[in-house]
Amino acid sequence: MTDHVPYRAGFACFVGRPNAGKSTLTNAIIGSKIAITSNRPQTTRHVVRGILHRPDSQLILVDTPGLHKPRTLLGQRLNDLVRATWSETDVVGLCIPADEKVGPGDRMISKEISELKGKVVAVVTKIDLVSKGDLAKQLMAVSEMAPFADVVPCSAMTGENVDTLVGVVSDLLPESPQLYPDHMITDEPERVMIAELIREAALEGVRDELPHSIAVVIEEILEEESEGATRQHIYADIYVERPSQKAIVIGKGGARMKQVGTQARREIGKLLDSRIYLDLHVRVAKDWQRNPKLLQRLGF
Ligand SMILES: Nc1nc2c(ncn2[C@@H]2O[C@H](COP(=O)(O)OP(=O)(O)OP(=O)(O)O)[C@@H](O)[C@H]2O)c(=O)[nH]1
Repeated sequence: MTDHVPYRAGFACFVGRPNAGKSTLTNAIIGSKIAITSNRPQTTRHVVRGILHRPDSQLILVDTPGLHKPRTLLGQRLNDLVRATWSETDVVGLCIPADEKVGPGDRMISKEISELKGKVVAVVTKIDLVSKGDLAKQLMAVSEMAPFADVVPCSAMTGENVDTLVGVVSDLLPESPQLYPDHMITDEPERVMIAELIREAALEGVRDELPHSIAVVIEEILEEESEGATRQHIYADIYVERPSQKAIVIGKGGARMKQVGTQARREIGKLLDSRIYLDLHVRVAKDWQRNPKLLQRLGF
């Protein structure tokens, strides 16, 4: 008899305190811009799945926002969403940055995930930022936190050891038939990805003024023929909470809005591999973060 390698498939997610590098790592693994990264905490709102196909496994990555102290209804819903995602995954990667001391936040998350059915791998992220000596110390400190299935250091920025991490996580997935068709890299509706690209463009440069007050809704996407080529005509609304925020987003004489449109169009064009015509409107929805009806309408 020949050695038979069982096919494995399942769900994995990266958790960890804000800014630990979860989104960047997810992107590095899937190799496409599916989640939003920023150097400010808590920008990942939607649960985005990326699917990594390998000859003997299929790894489905779920990207979650970080848990945080809920101050609004949106905050509470996000935390519920995070816990629901954690409880559905086969492997949870607890991300701990190499350049920051293990702290109470990491221990709190570690304790919470140790109660789930999924296996837990500690991922020491951003190893490009520290010396070998400091990395060794961090690996020791992390290993002492909990009995992890494995502890893997890597850098999503340089790609160092990311393949090893994928191998470790894939080997911990349950034996299972393929769960998604070949070639599919995400089952997130395109609309959500497009909305995120617009939101990211709208936040560019004004995150300090409007950290969590922007939401984007895609109203319509039409495929049009123009000069012999097809293009996607996208109608989207950018929601802010107050008229003063609307002024910030639009900028003097519409200058910022122009930049937002240009950046978003470029990114969406790459995503859809198509010519894009973008119709953006900025609307004020008062206190949308506290209004259940509006939250539902905005997709939360
Ligand atoms: N040098 C270095 N920086 C990294 C690496 N991974 C992520 N970063 C940076 O760390 C910051 C946070 O990364 P994210 O991937 O957005 O972190 P996150 O954990 O998803 O953050 P939240 O969405 O806030 O929970 C960004 O500025 C990244 O560019 C890495 O491997 N090396």
